[in-house]
Amino acid sequence: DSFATVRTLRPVSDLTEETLNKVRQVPLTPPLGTSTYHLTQLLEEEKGAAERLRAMNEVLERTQQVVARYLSSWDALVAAGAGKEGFTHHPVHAYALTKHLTLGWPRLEEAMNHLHGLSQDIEWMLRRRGSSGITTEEDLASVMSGLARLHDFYTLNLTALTHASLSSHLDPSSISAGLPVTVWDLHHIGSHATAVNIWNSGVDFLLAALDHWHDNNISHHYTDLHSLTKKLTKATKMHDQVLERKGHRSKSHSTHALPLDKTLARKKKYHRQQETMLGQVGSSLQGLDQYVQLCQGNDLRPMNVTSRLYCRYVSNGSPLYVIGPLKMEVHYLRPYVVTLMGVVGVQEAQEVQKTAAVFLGESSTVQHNGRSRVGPQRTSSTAWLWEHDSPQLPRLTQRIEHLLGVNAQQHYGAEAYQVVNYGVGGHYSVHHDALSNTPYLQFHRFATFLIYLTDVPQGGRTVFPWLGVGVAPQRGSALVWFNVDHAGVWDPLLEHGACPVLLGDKWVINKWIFYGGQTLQVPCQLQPHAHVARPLL
Ligand SMILES: O=C(O)CCC(=O)C(=O)O
Ligand SMILES: [Fe+2]
Repeated sequence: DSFATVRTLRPVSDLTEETLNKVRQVPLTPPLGTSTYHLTQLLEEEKGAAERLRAMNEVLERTQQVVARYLSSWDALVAAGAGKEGFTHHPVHAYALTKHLTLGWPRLEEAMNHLHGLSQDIEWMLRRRGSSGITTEEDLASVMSGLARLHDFYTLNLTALTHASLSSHLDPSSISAGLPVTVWDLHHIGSHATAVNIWNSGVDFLLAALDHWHDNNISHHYTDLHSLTKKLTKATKMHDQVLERKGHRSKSHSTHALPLDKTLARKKKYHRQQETMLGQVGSSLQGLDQYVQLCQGNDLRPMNVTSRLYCRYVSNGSPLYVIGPLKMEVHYLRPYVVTLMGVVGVQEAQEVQKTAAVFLGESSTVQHNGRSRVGPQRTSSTAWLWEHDSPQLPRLTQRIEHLLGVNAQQHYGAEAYQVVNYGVGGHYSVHHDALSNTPYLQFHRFATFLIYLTDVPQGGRTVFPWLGVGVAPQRGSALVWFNVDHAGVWDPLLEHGACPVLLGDKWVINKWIFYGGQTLQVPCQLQPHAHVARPLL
């Protein structure tokens, strides 16, 4: 294959398959809310459990009837004096006792035999926690955090929720859930939201719980009115204090933009107009605000940017694509962010998901000190796949090489494939893909090739706060950008985030191309800090 990229001789990465395999052998069991895959597995098993329980219940009911009948026949004997001496001397008593045993006992035996089979089911029930897992308080907490985050980003209509439908600012039309959220639920999700510093959602859920307390139409479990009002008062006060002290948003908290207290809300500092900042990097708060706006579906790019954008067919001169070029959509020119459509087929996408599913573990992020950490900034499950895990992957590598003109071989030119599945409100807050702690340029994540394996009906966009770009996942498409410039220096404009998934199943693949593996492929530029030459222009 004359087009094949020239390989560097030594692997660029010192992360051998052996070390990576260790990571894969001990995946942290993710909280169930962190991936739709695990929630679906759980549902499948729950269907089986419910069937067993229904069968058990029938056996128990039948047994109970037999036992009750047997006992009532015995009680009749007792009432006739079976407890007293000489009972059996009376011929009618002797007949009654014999009949009681002769006819009653076989029925009892039969019932007991059924119970015997039941013990196997009971054993299965008791083993379930250990073998496939049962949701824990931690799982419930992760789902509640997801709901609180969804409300923070998309303003869920909480009244609609109590009437069994989903509606939000993102999509105001109502989608029936068939299940109402009760006052008890609102109360507990609100409390949890305050515990994880999502103060705006906390107050809103608690307020909604109180509003619906007297609403008789809503079925609700008992919720303690006193503890609800107490919680709400405290949350309202804390909300304003946090806003005053820390501002309305950081990566670890959020509040409403205005204080809840009317007097405080009049303060000038809460009414300063913030201008959108594009093409340059502003404060972290500014970045997060623009992240949220983009997640809500806004396009922040000005006309002088959008008017130069275009779509076209590309092949990058590769024989693989000259005959059937791919559609490309340019989202931003400098720096370069593009979508390539139809990189992966429907069936291929499903195969990769299936292969990755068994390796899914809780996602983590790499900190400045190089350690990995699990936290609320990234809630999803990830699986690392090696090229030989599935026949789709070497083909995919080849496509990436042809399209970008890079070396995308695992260890030599790129990291292994990272497959990600999101769950309830699953997201990845604003971050940069090139690791800042890497001492060697060669390990820098030069380019990101982000492949969407699913469509996501609501939420789940990938957004770039400093470019004003937001992209909705589209199955089979790849979003491509370059994280570092020609000197291997971070391009901060490529900070990005994955918006919370509101409705649907989101699966993506990250393929990170190493800077170091591209010595022969990526030509140097005269100006050291020029944006990387764009192969697909
Ligand atoms: O899922 C997405 O849309 C983006 C994911 C991402 O940025 C990452 O995993 O680094
Ligand atoms: Fe990323």
